[in-house]
Amino acid sequence: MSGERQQRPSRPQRSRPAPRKQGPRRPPPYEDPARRVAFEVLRAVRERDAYANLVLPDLLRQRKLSGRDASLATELAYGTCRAQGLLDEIIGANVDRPVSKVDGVVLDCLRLGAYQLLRTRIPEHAAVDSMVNMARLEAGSPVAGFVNAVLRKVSEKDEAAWVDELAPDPEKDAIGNLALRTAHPRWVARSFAEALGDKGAELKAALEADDTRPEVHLVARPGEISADELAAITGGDVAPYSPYGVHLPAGAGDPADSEPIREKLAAVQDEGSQLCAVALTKVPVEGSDERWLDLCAGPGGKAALLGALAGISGATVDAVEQAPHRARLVEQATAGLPVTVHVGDGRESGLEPGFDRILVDAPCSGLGSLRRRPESRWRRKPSDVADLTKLQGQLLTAALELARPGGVVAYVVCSPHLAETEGVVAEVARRAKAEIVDAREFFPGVPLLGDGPYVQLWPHRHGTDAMFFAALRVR
Ligand SMILES: C[S@@+](CC[C@H](N)C(=O)[O-])C[C@H]1O[C@@H](n2cnc3c(N)ncnc32)[C@H](O)[C@@H]1O
Repeated sequence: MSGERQQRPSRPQRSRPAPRKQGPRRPPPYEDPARRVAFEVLRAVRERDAYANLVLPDLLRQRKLSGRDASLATELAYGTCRAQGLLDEIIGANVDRPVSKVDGVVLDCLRLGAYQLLRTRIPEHAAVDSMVNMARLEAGSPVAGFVNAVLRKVSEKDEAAWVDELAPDPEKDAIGNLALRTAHPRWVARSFAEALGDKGAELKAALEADDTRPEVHLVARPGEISADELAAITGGDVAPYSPYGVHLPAGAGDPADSEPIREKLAAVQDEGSQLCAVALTKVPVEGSDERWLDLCAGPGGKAALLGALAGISGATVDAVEQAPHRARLVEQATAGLPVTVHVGDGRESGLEPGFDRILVDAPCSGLGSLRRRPESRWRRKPSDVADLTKLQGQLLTAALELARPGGVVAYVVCSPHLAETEGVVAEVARRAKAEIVDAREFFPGVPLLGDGPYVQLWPHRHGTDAMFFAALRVR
């Protein structure tokens, strides 16, 4: 145990016996398996920079958790990761040192406890006692006393009261206030506001939608199964906009277990991603329409949808991916489809130019899919965006060089950040003298697409990830 953990800055005022160094051991307190799994997810995210949505399913399988235990573990792990910055503000108001100085394991217990107290209906005694037990098991009795004292203080107010106390004055800093209220870093909230061109009601709706757990969307592989059939088999609903989409109900279990996914007739894919891949195939091109390219293909979600559509229309797809392990995932996702996978840098693919349609689904900050990556909003930094825009511009430039005159290039990012979206497209199109086509008509039936020429989807408007789509035609 570190000396740090033994300090008790906000220890309760009652006296306690000093911890015994030797002697009979206290029987281990009861631990419930759901909270143990959630705790281990938090620890993996903090210590190893792990992705919660990769660690959690493995742990659920290893510990054989299902049903209510699995749901509770998921809610606690993802919810705590998502709300981390908000929870840290509140914890910080109840300890006498910066949160960054609190021992990591102790902080995990405090975050998990604060989340239960503030954002679930778990009774106070269960929330506090479970985390006190966890702290005792992990770090010893003195630390358990500290965790108990801090969580008791956190429990004195509800989330709204803490936010009222800690958030900036909304009159002076509306974005900062909304950011804390919806558990977003301020810079992310500001980037949403800039993309929406709005700092009021719609920003609140956007941030609130981004702070809720998303539905799982499936894509029915064209030519193999219809969305109606897939919905009937999985118990889901046909998606409102994508002709291939199905939305699964909350708590539908692990989609990987469903037969259409095991049989590769369907896959998990956000409806916004489906719409972007389909939109590329709808942009009119004159002349040949046989050679399609996906320049950033891993792990292969859009390549598989494009491959299935290409198979129906008699086209073929080349799919480039720089990371070998992700290229293997593209191969698996597109097996049996007219797709050829290449491992390489899309900026220098060596492929013969003359493509009719090209997708550049560029590496991006992922600010548009924060709902699906619970810890990501607290890990990303504004400086990431600057690094990414350079690569995005280079990939789009390379794509325009690989397309034939009259061919189309779709530039897609899962981010609404203006530097990654309009900034990249306007600059590259100007230099390459490419025509920016109004993309809205390639999203038929999708409402609230603004003034064009770009399409920006939003969770609060469309129930999709915040995908950006631009269509460019090579002159
Ligand atoms: C946003 S993801 C693409 C998602 C994919 N289209 C799908 O739907 O599954 C971007 C991908 O680009 C890859 N990538 C990054 N830099 C690249 C480069 N220079 N050339 C090709 N691929 C690159 C990343 O490894 C990542 O797999």
